[in-house]
Amino acid sequence: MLASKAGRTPMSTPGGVKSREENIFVTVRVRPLSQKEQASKDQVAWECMDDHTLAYMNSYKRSTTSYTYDRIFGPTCVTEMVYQEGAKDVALSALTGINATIFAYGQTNSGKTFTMKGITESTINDIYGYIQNTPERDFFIKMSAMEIYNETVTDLLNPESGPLRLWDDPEKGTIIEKLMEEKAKDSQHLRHLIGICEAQRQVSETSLNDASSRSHQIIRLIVESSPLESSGGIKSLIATLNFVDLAGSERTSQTNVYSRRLKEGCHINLSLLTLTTVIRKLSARKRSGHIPYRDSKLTRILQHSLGGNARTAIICTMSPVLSHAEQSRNTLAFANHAKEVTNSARVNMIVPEKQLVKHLKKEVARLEAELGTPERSSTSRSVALLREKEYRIHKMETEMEELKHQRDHALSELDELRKNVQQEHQVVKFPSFSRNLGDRTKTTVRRRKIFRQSSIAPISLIHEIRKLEQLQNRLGEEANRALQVLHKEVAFHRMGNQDAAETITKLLTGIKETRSINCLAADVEVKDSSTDHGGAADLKEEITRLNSHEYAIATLEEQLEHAQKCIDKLVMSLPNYDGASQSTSPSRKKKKRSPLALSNNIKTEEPCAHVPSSQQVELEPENKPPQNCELPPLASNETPTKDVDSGGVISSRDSTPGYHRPPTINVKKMQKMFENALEENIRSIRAYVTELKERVAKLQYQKQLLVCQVLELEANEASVNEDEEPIENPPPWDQVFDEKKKQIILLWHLCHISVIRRSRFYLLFKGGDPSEQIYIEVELRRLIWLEDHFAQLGNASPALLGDDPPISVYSSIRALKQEREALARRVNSRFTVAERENLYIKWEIPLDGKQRRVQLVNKLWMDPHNMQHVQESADIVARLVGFYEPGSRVSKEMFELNFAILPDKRKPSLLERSPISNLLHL
Ligand SMILES: Nc1ncnc2c1ncn2[C@@H]1O[C@H](COP(=O)(O)OP(=O)(O)OP(=O)(O)O)[C@@H](O)[C@H]1O
Repeated sequence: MLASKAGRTPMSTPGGVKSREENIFVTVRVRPLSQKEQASKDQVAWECMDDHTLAYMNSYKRSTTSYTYDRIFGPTCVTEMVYQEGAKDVALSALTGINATIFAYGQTNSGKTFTMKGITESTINDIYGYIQNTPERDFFIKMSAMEIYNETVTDLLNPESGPLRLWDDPEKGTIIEKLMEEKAKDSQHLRHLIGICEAQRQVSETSLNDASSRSHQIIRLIVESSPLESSGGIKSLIATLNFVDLAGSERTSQTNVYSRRLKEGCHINLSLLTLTTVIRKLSARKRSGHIPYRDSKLTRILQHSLGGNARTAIICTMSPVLSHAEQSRNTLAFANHAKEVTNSARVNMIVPEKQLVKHLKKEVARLEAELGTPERSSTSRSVALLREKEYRIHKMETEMEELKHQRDHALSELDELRKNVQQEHQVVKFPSFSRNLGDRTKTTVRRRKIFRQSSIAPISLIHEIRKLEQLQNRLGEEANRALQVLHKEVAFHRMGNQDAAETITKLLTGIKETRSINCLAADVEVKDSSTDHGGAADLKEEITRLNSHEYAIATLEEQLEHAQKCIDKLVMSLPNYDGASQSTSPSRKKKKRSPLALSNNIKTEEPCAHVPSSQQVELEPENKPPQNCELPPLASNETPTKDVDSGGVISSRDSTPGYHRPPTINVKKMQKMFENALEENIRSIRAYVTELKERVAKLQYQKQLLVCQVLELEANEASVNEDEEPIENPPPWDQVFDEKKKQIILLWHLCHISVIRRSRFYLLFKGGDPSEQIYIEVELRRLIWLEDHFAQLGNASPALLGDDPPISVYSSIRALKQEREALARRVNSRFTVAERENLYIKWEIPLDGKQRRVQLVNKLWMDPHNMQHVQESADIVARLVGFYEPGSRVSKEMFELNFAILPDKRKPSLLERSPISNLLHL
C-alpha cells in the first residue's frame, strides 16, 4: 500500500492555470445484434443516420424520433474507434494534471463492460507511450479499484479488507478509507492488476446476460508527473483518471425473480436513479439547488466528475433491438441530460515541500548575487570555485585512499600466495610421513587448501623429480669417470689380474649404456616439459616415467656394488697389501696424499676432474720428478720378478743387460712408489664408489618419498572431490513432509485453489504414512506448474486473454469466490447459533456486523504461514461441506494419480467444482 500524499503543497491552479468549463462529452454506442437476438428474429429499432444522429425506426422502417450526440458509434464500429473519438482526449488529460472520468452507462447486456475493457486497454497503451516520449518528466502511476455492490464499497485490490467507509474531506472531497493504492511498475503490471480486479468483481448470470456485472466498478489511476531536477522546474502534476463500468440498468421483469437478483437490481437501480437525478439536476443548471450526491455511494465517490473538477466522457451503450427500445430510450434520455452538464476542470499542481525549499533557497541566492556589488559577486564566485576545488580534492583524496587500500590488499594477497608456495615447497622437501594421524590430517587440510589455491604443488614435485633425475645422471657420470681412471691405472701399471681388468672394462660399458638410457630419458623429459602445465595428471605421468626407468638406478647400484667387489679384489691382489694397511697409522696418514687428491670431501670434489693420477705422483724429496710424466712403457716380455733380498719388486729392466738406468733413480723405490700410488688410488676409488652407493641409496629413498607424496596428493584430490559432492542420507519423511506441506499450502494460496480441495487434502494427508509421499509429490508438482502457468499468463494482456480465458488466475479467483459464497450460505445450516457466535468472536467478526457469514468464509485459508489458522480453516470447511459426516466420501483416491476419470458419473455440485482443478485433474 502506498503512503498518502504527505509533505506536499497543493496548488490547484491558484491564479495560475484557469479552470476550463466544458460539457460532459457524450457518445452513444449501439452494439451489434447478439446471437440470441438474431435467433429470435428480434427487429432492429435504431439506425445511425450519421456520426452524430441516431434515429428510432418504426415498424415501417421510418424514422420517427432522432437524437443528437457528440458522436454515435454504430454496430460496425470497433472499440478502438470509440476510444479514439469518444474517450481518448478526455482520458489523456490526466497526463497534464486534469482529472478525468470515462463512464459506460446503459441497459444490462448493452456492452458496457465490453467497451470499458477496450477503452482501459487503449488508454494504458497511450499513457505509457506518452511517458516514453516525454523524457523531461518523471511519471509515477498508482492504481486503486473498488466496486459498489448493494451499496457496499469493497476494495478490489484487497477484497479481504471488507466494506470500506467513506468520509468527507473539506478540501479533497469524499475519501475512501483504507483503499489500497498500488504502484504500477509498468504497463504490464498495471494490466495485471486490472485483470485481478476484474476477476474479483461481482458477476452473475441473468436472463439477459450470462456474465452480468452486478456492481459498479471504478478503476482509478493516479497519474503524477514532475519535471526532472535538471530542467529547473518544480511543479508536479497530479490527476485521477476513473474508468467507471456501471452495473446495467434493468427492469425487474428482465431479471430473474430470485430474491438475491431482485435485491441487487433494486440497489443498482437506486444508485443509477440517484446518478440520473444528479445529472438531471446538474443539466438543468440549477446549481444553486441541492444536488443529491450523498444519496448514493456512487455519486458521492464520483462527485468531482459530475459537474466538478474533472473532464468527463460518458459512453452510453445500447442494444439495437426493438424489444429493448424502452430501455434504450431511457439510456438516451440520460445521455441527453448528461450532455448538458458542465464541468470545470483545472490543472492540479503540487509542489513537494522539499523541492520548494530548495527552489526558494536557490532563488534567494540568485537574488542576493544580483543585489550584491560586482566585487562581492566575483568574491562569491571565487568562493564557489574554491569550494568546488576543495570538493574535488576531497573526492580525489578519497579515491586515492581507496586505491591505496586496494593496493595493500593486493600486496597482502600476494604475500599470502608466496607463503603458500613456500610452504608447499617445504612440504615437498620434508614430507611428514612420520607424523601422527592428527598432524597428517592438519597437513592434508593445509595442503588441500594450498592445492585449491594454486597448482604450484604438482609443479614443485615435478621439479624435485627432475632434480633427482639429474642427480642420478651425475652419479652415473661420476661412477663412469671413476671407473675409467681405475681402468687406466690398472692398464698403466699392468697390475692385478686379467679378470679384474676385464671386469672394469665391462663395468665401463655397462655404465655407458646406463648413461645413454638416461640421456634418452632426459630428451623425452625436455619435450614433455614444453607441454607441462603443472597439473596433477602430469605429475602422475612423471612418476610413471620415473618408475619406468627404475632399473637404471638399480643397475647403477648393482654395477657399483660389482665395481666395489672388483676393487676389493684388486686391493687384495696388491703386493704390499696387508690387512693393517687399512688402518690409518700416523706414518701412513702423513704419507697419504692421494694422487687423485681424493679426500673426505669427495662429495663436492669430483675425483676424476683432475689430471691423471700418474701426472700427480708426488715424488719423495730426494727423487726429482721426471720432467715427462709419461713413463716409458714396459716391454711386453718383461715379467716382474721378486727380489727376495730386498723384499721388493724388481723390474725386469734391472736385470736386462744394456738397459740404461738413470743413475739418480732408485728403481725399487720408484716401483714401491707406484705401487703405493696405485694402492692409494684404488682405495680412493673404492671409497668413492662406496659413497656413490650411499648417494644412490639416498636418491632411491627420496624417490620413494616423492612417490608417497604424490599418492597422498592424489588421495587428497579425491577427498576434495568427495567433499564437493557429499552423498547425504535422505532426511526422514516427517521432515520432508513438513516442508512440502508448507510449500503446498503456500502454493494453494497463491494459485487460489478451491478451499474445499485444500481442506480435504490437508485433513487427509497427515504425513504419518510414507505411502502418502507420492500424493504429496504430485500435488506439489501440479501446483508448481500452475503457478508457473499463471505467472506466464500474468504477463499477457487481459485483452488478449479474452473475456473468459480458459484457465487463468482470474478464472480461479472467480471460481474461489463463488465457492466461498456457496460455503457462506451453508454457515447457518451447519453451525448452531451458539457455534456461529463463537466462531465470529474467534475470527474477530463484529457480532453486529453485516454479512458475517461471508466475512467468516472470506477469512478462511487466508494466512498460509500460520499452521493453526490452516488447521482451523480446514476444520470449518470440513463442517460446512460435511467431510466429517458419516458416509462422506473422503479417500486418497479422490486425489488420484492415474489421471483416469473416476467411475462415479455423478455430476459434481458447485462445492465440488473448480475449473482449474478440473482442468488439471486435481
Ligand atoms: N460492440 C460489441 N461488439 C460485439 N459484441 C459485443 C459488443 N458489445 C457487447 N458485446 C457482447 O455482448 C455481451 C454483453 O456485453 P457486456 O457484458 O459488456 O454488457 P454489459 O452492458 O456490461 O452487461 P451488464 O450490465 O449486465 O454487465 C457480451 O457477450 C459482449 O461480448
